[in-house]
Amino acid sequence: MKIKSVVLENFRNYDKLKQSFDPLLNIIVGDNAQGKTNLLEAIYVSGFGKSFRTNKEADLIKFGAAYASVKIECERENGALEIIEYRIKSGNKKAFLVNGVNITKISELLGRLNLILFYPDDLKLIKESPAERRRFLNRELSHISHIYCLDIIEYNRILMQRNELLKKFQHKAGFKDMVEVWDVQLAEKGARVIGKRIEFTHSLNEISSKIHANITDYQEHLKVTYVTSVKNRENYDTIKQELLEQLAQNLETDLKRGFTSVGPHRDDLDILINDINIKSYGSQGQQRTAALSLKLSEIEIVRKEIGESPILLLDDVMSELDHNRQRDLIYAFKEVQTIITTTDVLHILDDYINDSKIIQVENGKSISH
Ligand SMILES: Nc1ncnc2c1ncn2[C@@H]1O[C@H](COP(=O)(O)OP(=O)(O)OP(=O)(O)O)[C@@H](O)[C@H]1O
Repeated sequence: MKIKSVVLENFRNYDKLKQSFDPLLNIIVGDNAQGKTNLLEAIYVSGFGKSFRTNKEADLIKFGAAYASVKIECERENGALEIIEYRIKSGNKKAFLVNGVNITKISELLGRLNLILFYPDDLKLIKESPAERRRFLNRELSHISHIYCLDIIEYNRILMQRNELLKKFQHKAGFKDMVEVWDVQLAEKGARVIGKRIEFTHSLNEISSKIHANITDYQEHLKVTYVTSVKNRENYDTIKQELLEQLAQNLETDLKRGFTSVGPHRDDLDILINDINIKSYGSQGQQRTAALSLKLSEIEIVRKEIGESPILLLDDVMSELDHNRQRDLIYAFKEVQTIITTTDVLHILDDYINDSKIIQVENGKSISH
Protein backbone atom coordinates (compact mmCIF):
# COMPACT_ATOMS: atom_id res chain seq x y z
CA MET A 1 0.00 0.00 0.00
CA LYS A 2 1.09 3.59 -0.58
CA ILE A 3 0.29 6.98 0.84
CA LYS A 4 -0.59 9.44 -1.91
CA SER A 5 -1.09 12.59 0.13
CA VAL A 6 -1.36 13.96 3.66
CA VAL A 7 -3.35 17.03 4.69
CA LEU A 8 -2.77 18.51 8.15
CA GLU A 9 -4.62 21.22 9.99
CA ASN A 10 -3.36 22.56 13.31
CA PHE A 11 -1.36 19.40 13.90
CA ARG A 12 1.60 20.12 16.26
CA ASN A 13 3.57 22.99 14.67
CA TYR A 14 1.69 22.75 11.34
CA ASP A 15 -0.94 25.30 10.54
CA LYS A 16 -2.06 23.90 7.21
CA LEU A 17 -0.15 21.44 5.07
CA LYS A 18 -1.01 19.54 1.93
CA GLN A 19 1.79 17.21 0.97
CA SER A 20 1.93 14.60 -1.79
CA PHE A 21 4.23 11.57 -1.56
CA ASP A 22 6.27 9.56 -3.99
CA PRO A 23 5.17 5.89 -4.20
CA LEU A 24 8.71 4.85 -3.24
CA LEU A 25 11.30 7.01 -1.51
CA ASN A 26 10.46 10.24 0.35
CA ILE A 27 13.05 12.20 2.33
CA ILE A 28 11.79 14.77 4.83
CA VAL A 29 14.67 17.11 5.40
CA GLY A 30 15.06 20.09 7.72
CA ASP A 31 16.91 21.49 10.70
CA ASN A 32 16.15 20.38 14.24
CA ALA A 33 12.67 21.14 15.64
CA GLN A 34 11.13 22.12 12.29
CA GLY A 35 8.38 19.48 12.16
CA LYS A 36 9.92 16.43 10.46
CA THR A 37 8.92 13.95 13.18
CA ASN A 38 5.57 15.73 13.59
CA LEU A 39 4.73 14.78 10.01
CA LEU A 40 5.60 11.12 10.65
CA GLU A 41 3.62 11.28 13.88
CA ALA A 42 0.53 12.50 12.00
CA ILE A 43 0.77 9.49 9.67
CA TYR A 44 1.36 7.13 12.60
CA VAL A 45 -1.66 8.47 14.55
CA SER A 46 -3.87 7.81 11.52
CA GLY A 47 -2.63 4.22 11.31
CA PHE A 48 -2.51 3.20 14.97
CA GLY A 49 -5.01 5.58 16.55
CA LYS A 50 -2.41 6.94 18.96
CA SER A 51 0.95 8.67 18.98
CA PHE A 52 4.30 6.97 19.53
CA ARG A 53 5.55 9.83 21.70
CA THR A 54 2.68 11.07 23.83
CA ASN A 55 -0.35 9.66 25.59
CA LYS A 56 -1.93 13.10 25.75
CA GLU A 57 -4.05 13.66 22.66
CA ALA A 58 -4.21 17.39 23.35
CA ASP A 59 -0.44 17.64 22.72
CA LEU A 60 -1.17 17.03 19.06
CA ILE A 61 -3.28 20.18 18.69
CA LYS A 62 -1.33 23.23 17.65
CA PHE A 63 -0.76 25.59 20.60
CA GLY A 64 -3.70 28.02 20.80
CA ALA A 65 -5.88 26.11 18.29
CA ALA A 66 -9.21 24.43 19.14
CA TYR A 67 -8.83 21.30 16.98
CA ALA A 68 -6.43 19.33 14.84
CA SER A 69 -6.99 17.07 11.88
CA VAL A 70 -5.07 14.70 9.62
CA LYS A 71 -6.38 13.41 6.31
CA ILE A 72 -4.50 10.69 4.47
CA GLU A 73 -5.23 9.45 1.00
CA CYS A 74 -3.80 6.02 0.34
CA GLU A 75 -3.91 3.45 -2.38
CA ARG A 76 -4.11 -0.28 -1.81
CA GLU A 77 -2.24 -2.74 -3.98
CA ASN A 78 -5.47 -3.55 -5.88
CA GLY A 79 -5.76 0.15 -6.80
CA ALA A 80 -8.57 0.98 -4.36
CA LEU A 81 -8.32 4.44 -2.83
CA GLU A 82 -9.08 5.08 0.82
CA ILE A 83 -9.25 8.28 2.83
CA ILE A 84 -8.44 7.98 6.52
CA GLU A 85 -9.12 10.95 8.76
CA TYR A 86 -8.21 11.71 12.35
CA ARG A 87 -9.91 14.58 14.15
CA ILE A 88 -9.44 15.87 17.67
CA LYS A 89 -11.08 18.84 19.39
CA SER A 90 -9.67 20.09 22.68
CA GLY A 91 -11.64 18.60 25.54
CA ASN A 92 -13.41 16.12 23.22
CA LYS A 93 -12.79 12.54 22.25
CA LYS A 94 -10.86 11.88 19.06
CA ALA A 95 -12.69 10.62 15.97
CA PHE A 96 -11.61 8.51 12.99
CA LEU A 97 -13.29 8.39 9.62
CA VAL A 98 -12.71 6.04 6.71
CA ASN A 99 -13.99 7.37 3.39
CA GLY A 100 -16.08 9.87 5.32
CA VAL A 101 -17.72 7.27 7.59
CA ASN A 102 -17.15 7.43 11.34
CA ILE A 103 -15.36 4.49 12.92
CA THR A 104 -16.45 3.59 16.42
CA LYS A 105 -13.89 0.96 17.40
CA ILE A 106 -10.14 1.42 17.12
CA SER A 107 -9.90 -2.23 16.01
CA GLU A 108 -11.72 -1.21 12.79
CA LEU A 109 -8.97 1.29 12.10
CA LEU A 110 -6.00 -0.96 12.76
CA GLY A 111 -4.58 -2.63 9.68
CA ARG A 112 -6.05 -0.10 7.22
CA LEU A 113 -2.85 1.88 7.05
CA ASN A 114 -0.11 -0.65 7.48
CA LEU A 115 2.88 1.13 8.87
CA ILE A 116 6.20 0.14 10.32
CA LEU A 117 7.96 2.83 12.26
CA PHE A 118 11.58 2.86 13.30
CA TYR A 119 12.49 5.68 15.65
CA PRO A 120 15.40 6.34 18.01
CA ASP A 121 13.63 4.70 20.99
CA ASP A 122 13.76 1.39 19.14
CA LEU A 123 17.40 1.17 20.15
CA LYS A 124 16.09 0.17 23.58
CA LEU A 125 15.42 -3.21 22.00
CA ILE A 126 19.16 -3.80 21.99
CA LYS A 127 20.44 -1.63 24.80
CA GLU A 128 17.98 -2.05 27.61
CA SER A 129 16.74 -4.80 29.90
CA PRO A 130 15.15 -8.12 28.82
CA ALA A 131 11.73 -6.58 29.55
CA GLU A 132 12.15 -4.42 26.41
CA ARG A 133 12.82 -7.48 24.25
CA ARG A 134 9.88 -9.36 25.76
CA ARG A 135 7.69 -6.34 25.01
CA PHE A 136 8.92 -6.49 21.42
CA LEU A 137 8.06 -10.19 21.16
CA ASN A 138 4.63 -9.67 22.72
CA ARG A 139 3.84 -6.76 20.44
CA GLU A 140 4.96 -8.51 17.29
CA LEU A 141 3.25 -11.78 18.11
CA SER A 142 0.03 -10.07 19.19
CA HIS A 143 -0.07 -8.35 15.80
CA ILE A 144 -0.01 -11.60 13.94
CA SER A 145 -1.80 -13.91 16.40
CA HIS A 146 -4.91 -13.01 18.33
CA ILE A 147 -4.62 -16.32 20.21
CA TYR A 148 -1.13 -15.34 21.40
CA CYS A 149 -2.52 -12.02 22.56
CA LEU A 150 -5.14 -13.82 24.67
CA ASP A 151 -2.57 -16.34 25.97
CA ILE A 152 -0.16 -13.69 27.21
CA ILE A 153 -2.95 -11.73 28.94
CA GLU A 154 -4.09 -14.92 30.66
CA TYR A 155 -0.54 -15.94 31.57
CA ASN A 156 0.09 -12.56 33.22
CA ARG A 157 -3.17 -12.84 35.14
CA ILE A 158 -2.26 -16.29 36.51
CA LEU A 159 1.27 -15.10 37.30
CA MET A 160 -0.08 -12.21 39.35
CA GLN A 161 -2.32 -14.57 41.32
CA ARG A 162 0.58 -16.94 42.02
CA ASN A 163 2.81 -14.07 43.16
CA GLU A 164 0.02 -12.82 45.40
CA LEU A 165 -0.27 -16.29 46.91
CA LEU A 166 3.51 -16.47 47.53
CA LYS A 167 3.52 -13.12 49.28
CA LYS A 168 0.38 -13.29 51.36
CA PHE A 169 -0.74 -16.85 51.91
CA GLN A 170 2.37 -18.97 52.36
CA HIS A 171 1.60 -19.63 56.03
CA LYS A 172 -2.06 -20.45 55.42
CA ALA A 173 -3.36 -24.01 55.58
CA GLY A 174 -3.64 -25.65 52.15
CA PHE A 175 -1.00 -23.34 50.62
CA LYS A 176 0.86 -26.21 48.92
CA ASP A 177 -2.31 -27.51 47.23
CA MET A 178 -3.26 -24.04 46.10
CA VAL A 179 0.12 -23.28 44.63
CA GLU A 180 0.09 -26.58 42.74
CA VAL A 181 -3.20 -25.63 41.11
CA TRP A 182 -1.76 -22.32 39.96
CA ASP A 183 1.44 -24.02 38.78
CA VAL A 184 -0.47 -26.32 36.44
CA GLN A 185 -2.33 -23.38 34.90
CA LEU A 186 0.82 -21.28 34.69
CA ALA A 187 2.74 -24.11 33.00
CA GLU A 188 -0.10 -24.65 30.50
CA LYS A 189 -0.30 -21.02 29.40
CA GLY A 190 3.45 -20.49 29.79
CA ALA A 191 4.22 -23.40 27.47
CA ARG A 192 1.93 -21.92 24.80
CA VAL A 193 3.66 -18.55 25.10
CA ILE A 194 7.16 -20.06 25.01
CA GLY A 195 6.28 -22.35 22.08
CA LYS A 196 4.96 -19.43 19.99
CA ARG A 197 7.94 -17.25 20.88
CA ILE A 198 10.43 -19.95 19.89
CA GLU A 199 8.68 -20.41 16.57
CA PHE A 200 8.52 -16.64 15.97
CA THR A 201 12.17 -16.11 16.93
CA HIS A 202 13.13 -18.80 14.47
CA SER A 203 11.57 -16.91 11.54
CA LEU A 204 12.69 -13.56 12.97
CA ASN A 205 16.25 -14.92 12.95
CA GLU A 206 15.97 -16.11 9.35
CA ILE A 207 14.54 -12.83 8.06
CA SER A 208 16.59 -10.40 10.16
CA SER A 209 19.89 -12.15 9.42
CA LYS A 210 19.25 -11.70 5.68
CA ILE A 211 18.36 -8.03 6.14
CA HIS A 212 21.39 -7.46 8.34
CA ALA A 213 23.71 -9.11 5.83
CA ASN A 214 22.28 -6.85 3.12
CA ILE A 215 22.68 -3.65 5.12
CA THR A 216 26.25 -4.51 6.14
CA ASP A 217 27.43 -5.69 2.77
CA TYR A 218 27.73 -9.24 4.15
CA GLN A 219 30.33 -8.16 6.73
CA GLU A 220 28.17 -9.01 9.74
CA HIS A 221 26.17 -12.05 10.68
CA LEU A 222 23.23 -11.36 12.98
CA LYS A 223 21.90 -14.20 15.11
CA VAL A 224 18.84 -14.06 17.32
CA THR A 225 17.87 -16.85 19.68
CA TYR A 226 15.21 -17.22 22.33
CA VAL A 227 16.62 -17.62 25.83
CA THR A 228 14.52 -19.58 28.30
CA SER A 229 15.12 -21.84 31.29
CA VAL A 230 13.34 -24.66 29.46
CA LYS A 231 15.81 -27.01 27.78
CA ASN A 232 13.49 -29.63 26.36
CA ARG A 233 11.69 -27.61 23.69
CA GLU A 234 10.54 -30.39 21.43
CA ASN A 235 6.83 -29.67 21.66
CA TYR A 236 4.14 -28.13 23.82
CA ASP A 237 3.99 -31.11 26.23
CA THR A 238 7.73 -31.25 26.87
CA ILE A 239 7.85 -27.49 27.52
CA LYS A 240 4.86 -27.68 29.84
CA GLN A 241 6.29 -30.64 31.75
CA GLU A 242 9.67 -29.01 32.29
CA LEU A 243 8.14 -25.69 33.28
CA LEU A 244 5.96 -27.46 35.82
CA GLU A 245 9.01 -29.21 37.30
CA GLN A 246 10.98 -25.96 37.44
CA LEU A 247 8.13 -24.16 39.20
CA ALA A 248 8.10 -26.88 41.86
CA GLN A 249 11.93 -26.92 42.19
CA ASN A 250 12.05 -23.15 42.61
CA LEU A 251 9.23 -22.85 45.09
CA GLU A 252 11.52 -22.31 48.11
CA THR A 253 13.41 -19.49 46.35
CA ASP A 254 10.16 -18.01 45.07
CA LEU A 255 8.75 -17.95 48.60
CA LYS A 256 11.81 -16.06 49.87
CA ARG A 257 11.70 -13.57 47.01
CA GLY A 258 7.93 -13.25 46.83
CA PHE A 259 7.78 -13.73 43.06
CA THR A 260 7.92 -16.45 40.44
CA SER A 261 11.45 -16.89 39.11
CA VAL A 262 10.89 -19.09 36.04
CA GLY A 263 8.62 -18.78 33.03
CA PRO A 264 8.28 -16.67 29.89
CA HIS A 265 8.10 -13.46 31.96
CA ARG A 266 11.83 -14.01 32.71
CA ASP A 267 12.94 -14.99 29.21
CA ASP A 268 15.00 -12.92 26.81
CA LEU A 269 16.38 -12.69 23.29
CA ASP A 270 20.07 -13.21 22.70
CA ILE A 271 21.28 -10.92 19.92
CA LEU A 272 24.72 -11.65 18.50
CA ILE A 273 26.75 -10.13 15.70
CA ASN A 274 29.52 -12.38 14.43
CA ASP A 275 29.00 -14.42 17.64
CA ILE A 276 29.55 -11.44 19.95
CA ASN A 277 26.86 -10.09 22.24
CA ILE A 278 25.78 -6.80 20.74
CA LYS A 279 24.30 -5.34 23.92
CA SER A 280 27.64 -5.43 25.74
CA TYR A 281 30.15 -5.12 22.93
CA GLY A 282 28.42 -3.61 19.90
CA SER A 283 29.27 -0.14 18.56
CA GLN A 284 26.49 2.48 18.30
CA GLY A 285 26.26 1.88 14.57
CA GLN A 286 26.13 -1.90 15.00
CA GLN A 287 23.44 -1.63 17.67
CA ARG A 288 21.38 0.66 15.48
CA THR A 289 21.76 -1.61 12.46
CA ALA A 290 20.79 -4.68 14.52
CA ALA A 291 17.70 -2.89 15.92
CA LEU A 292 16.79 -1.87 12.39
CA SER A 293 17.23 -5.39 11.03
CA LEU A 294 14.96 -6.80 13.73
CA LYS A 295 12.35 -4.12 13.27
CA LEU A 296 12.46 -4.30 9.48
CA SER A 297 11.77 -8.03 9.62
CA GLU A 298 8.23 -6.92 10.33
CA ILE A 299 7.93 -5.92 6.67
CA GLU A 300 8.35 -9.52 5.61
CA ILE A 301 6.19 -10.82 8.44
CA VAL A 302 3.33 -8.37 7.67
CA ARG A 303 3.65 -9.11 3.96
CA LYS A 304 3.28 -12.84 4.62
CA GLU A 305 0.30 -12.26 6.93
CA ILE A 306 -1.73 -9.78 4.91
CA GLY A 307 -0.22 -10.12 1.45
CA GLU A 308 0.56 -6.40 1.16
CA SER A 309 3.72 -4.37 1.73
CA PRO A 310 3.51 -1.98 4.65
CA ILE A 311 4.80 1.61 4.54
CA LEU A 312 8.13 2.23 6.20
CA LEU A 313 8.57 5.30 8.42
CA LEU A 314 12.20 5.88 9.43
CA ASP A 315 12.71 8.66 11.94
CA ASP A 316 16.28 9.86 12.16
CA VAL A 317 17.90 6.49 11.47
CA MET A 318 20.63 7.70 9.17
CA SER A 319 22.74 9.73 11.57
CA GLU A 320 24.76 6.86 13.03
CA LEU A 321 25.05 4.84 9.86
CA ASP A 322 27.96 5.25 7.48
CA HIS A 323 27.30 5.93 3.80
CA ASN A 324 27.48 2.29 2.81
CA ARG A 325 24.93 1.26 5.41
CA GLN A 326 22.64 4.15 4.47
CA ARG A 327 22.80 3.17 0.80
CA ASP A 328 22.29 -0.53 1.52
CA LEU A 329 19.35 0.23 3.83
CA ILE A 330 17.55 2.25 1.17
CA TYR A 331 18.42 -0.30 -1.47
CA ALA A 332 17.18 -3.26 0.61
CA PHE A 333 13.65 -1.83 0.69
CA LYS A 334 13.53 0.05 -2.55
CA GLU A 335 10.21 -1.49 -3.56
CA VAL A 336 8.54 -0.44 -0.27
CA GLN A 337 7.18 3.10 0.15
CA THR A 338 9.60 4.69 2.59
CA ILE A 339 9.41 8.03 4.38
CA ILE A 340 12.68 9.06 6.04
CA THR A 341 13.47 12.09 8.19
CA THR A 342 16.95 13.54 8.22
CA THR A 343 18.65 16.81 9.08
CA ASP A 344 21.17 16.47 6.30
CA VAL A 345 20.20 15.28 2.89
CA LEU A 346 23.86 15.07 1.95
CA HIS A 347 24.02 12.02 4.19
CA ILE A 348 22.02 10.17 1.61
CA LEU A 349 23.87 9.39 -1.53
CA ASP A 350 23.25 11.38 -4.71
CA ASP A 351 21.98 8.52 -6.82
CA TYR A 352 19.12 7.99 -4.35
CA ILE A 353 18.28 11.66 -4.15
CA ASN A 354 17.58 11.64 -7.88
CA ASP A 355 15.07 8.85 -7.47
CA SER A 356 13.26 10.31 -4.50
CA LYS A 357 10.99 13.10 -3.39
CA ILE A 358 12.64 15.63 -1.11
CA ILE A 359 10.24 17.31 1.30
CA GLN A 360 11.94 20.31 2.82
CA VAL A 361 10.33 21.29 6.13
CA GLU A 362 10.83 24.64 7.85
CA ASN A 363 8.97 25.81 10.92
CA GLY A 364 5.85 23.73 10.26
CA LYS A 365 5.72 24.43 6.53
CA SER A 366 6.73 22.33 3.59
CA ILE A 367 8.76 24.42 1.21
CA SER A 368 9.25 21.65 -1.30
CA HIS A 369 8.03 20.67 -4.66
N1 LIG B 1 1.19 21.19 19.99
C1 LIG B 1 2.17 21.90 19.40
N2 LIG B 1 1.90 23.12 18.88
C2 LIG B 1 2.86 23.86 18.26
N3 LIG B 1 4.13 23.46 18.14
C3 LIG B 1 4.46 22.25 18.65
C4 LIG B 1 3.48 21.41 19.30
N4 LIG B 1 4.11 20.28 19.69
C5 LIG B 1 5.40 20.39 19.32
N5 LIG B 1 5.61 21.56 18.68
C6 LIG B 1 6.86 22.07 18.09
O1 LIG B 1 7.29 21.19 17.07
C7 LIG B 1 8.71 21.26 16.97
C8 LIG B 1 9.31 19.88 17.00
O2 LIG B 1 9.02 19.25 15.82
P1 LIG B 1 9.60 17.82 15.47
O3 LIG B 1 9.65 16.96 16.67
O4 LIG B 1 8.86 17.35 14.28
O5 LIG B 1 11.09 18.23 15.09
P2 LIG B 1 12.10 17.59 14.05
O6 LIG B 1 12.08 18.44 12.82
O7 LIG B 1 11.83 16.14 13.88
O8 LIG B 1 13.45 17.85 14.81
P3 LIG B 1 14.73 16.92 15.19
O9 LIG B 1 15.59 16.92 13.98
O10 LIG B 1 15.34 17.71 16.28
O11 LIG B 1 14.22 15.59 15.60
C9 LIG B 1 9.21 22.02 18.17
O12 LIG B 1 9.59 23.31 17.75
C10 LIG B 1 8.01 22.07 19.09
O13 LIG B 1 7.97 23.22 19.89
